[in-house]
Amino acid sequence: MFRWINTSLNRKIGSVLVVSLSFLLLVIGYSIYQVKTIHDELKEVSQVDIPLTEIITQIETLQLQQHIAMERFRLLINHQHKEQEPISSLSYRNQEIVRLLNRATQLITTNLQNDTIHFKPEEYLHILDEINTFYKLNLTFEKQLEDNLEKGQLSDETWQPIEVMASHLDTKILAILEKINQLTFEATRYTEAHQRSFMMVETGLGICAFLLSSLLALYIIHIIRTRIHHIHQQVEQLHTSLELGEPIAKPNNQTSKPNDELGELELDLKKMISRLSEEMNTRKEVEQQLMTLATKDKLTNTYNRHKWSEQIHFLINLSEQGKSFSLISLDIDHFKRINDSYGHQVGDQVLQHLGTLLQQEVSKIDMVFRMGGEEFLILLTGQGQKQAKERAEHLRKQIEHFQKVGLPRFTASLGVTSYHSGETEDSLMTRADNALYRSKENGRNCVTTLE
Ligand SMILES: Nc1nc2c(ncn2[C@@H]2O[C@H](COP(=O)(O)OP(=O)(O)OP(=O)(O)O)[C@@H](O)[C@H]2O)c(=O)[nH]1
Repeated sequence: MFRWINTSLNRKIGSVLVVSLSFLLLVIGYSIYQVKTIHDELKEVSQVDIPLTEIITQIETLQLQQHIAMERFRLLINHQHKEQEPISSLSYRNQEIVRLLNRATQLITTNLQNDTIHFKPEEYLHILDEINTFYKLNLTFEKQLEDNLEKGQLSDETWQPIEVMASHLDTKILAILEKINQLTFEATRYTEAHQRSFMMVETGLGICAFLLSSLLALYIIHIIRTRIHHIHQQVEQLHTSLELGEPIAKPNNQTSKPNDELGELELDLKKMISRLSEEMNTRKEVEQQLMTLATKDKLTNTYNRHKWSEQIHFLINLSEQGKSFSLISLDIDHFKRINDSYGHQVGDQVLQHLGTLLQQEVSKIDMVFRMGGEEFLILLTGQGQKQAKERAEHLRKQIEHFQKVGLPRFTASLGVTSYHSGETEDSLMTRADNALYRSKENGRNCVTTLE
């Protein structure tokens, strides 16, 4: 069953058609067989029972006519009338009876030989025996009648045995007729019962075929709908991720071999989503790299001048809503000497380590910028002058005590100021520069605060 579910759609539909057609052929085959059986039974009735009944009825009629003729003949003789050719008239009817008896015998024998009689053939053999017996009895009767007529023995005494024999023959032919009627009646009832059961089985098979085909069709529709829904969900998910700009999850099972057209479609979709996911991720990485390149200083990994311009405008705008911020200006003392004494490369390493140190020592929301050379700016968001001064003093000490193998010790001078509501960037920068300048003037390695 599961293997069948996994086969291709064409094969699934083909299988349903094959099953339905097989069922239909079975029903048609069974119907043909049943119709043939009923036809054979009706043929038997029309070819054997009805003609036989007709023959026997004719015999019975002839016999009756024979008896009437006999009585009439006897009556006329007793009244001294002369009957015209009495014997030939009786013998003509007798020949007719014999002919009909032969026809009946031939009818039964031929049909038994041709295997036309299926319903109780042994009963027909029995009827054949009865006809034979009747035939013999009739011969004896006719002979005796002829003898009596020829000899003119028409007295009651001589006539009585003939009448007894005639009555016996009557009973015999009636019994045969009744037997045939009985058989015809039974055969008809048997055929009727056959027809009824045929109709019932036929209807049952038809309903079964219809239900089976419908169930299979519904089952296939259900499978197809479920899988299309699954594909639709994946497309929806992709659409939502693209709309929200969220990362696209890579689908699983991309290597499993598809079993049908829908499976192929699903696999193609998964591959497409996977490629899209990779492209989106690469794009995000490139965007990230571009963003870093645009906003960060390559040597120290602190923010650059470009980012400074963006951020200072943002904070000035934010301060209009009552958010304060402070600025620390920092410059390495006698950096030229470090370059000159240890080389430019060591000078670069000093700058790198200072950048790392500053970023470690400020809080997450504060930002460190390298404005050029050995000069740094630190933006302290939401902090006033007092906190900024403490932070600057802390940084100064950390720099003073910073040691690294292969690097010279160095110090830095710092200037601290806070943003005054409504002032420009230039005015803030000038104050920060002035504070730094004063620290340099005051002997370096110190912090100056300007209100
Ligand atoms: N290694 C290195 N040196 C740089 C870089 N940028 C600027 N400099 C050097 O930094 C030095 C700055 O020197 P000055 O402006 O004279 O200041 P200073 O020597 O630090 O003296 P004060 O600031 O007065 O204490 C110059 O010699 C520049 O060449 C850089 O990216 N790497």
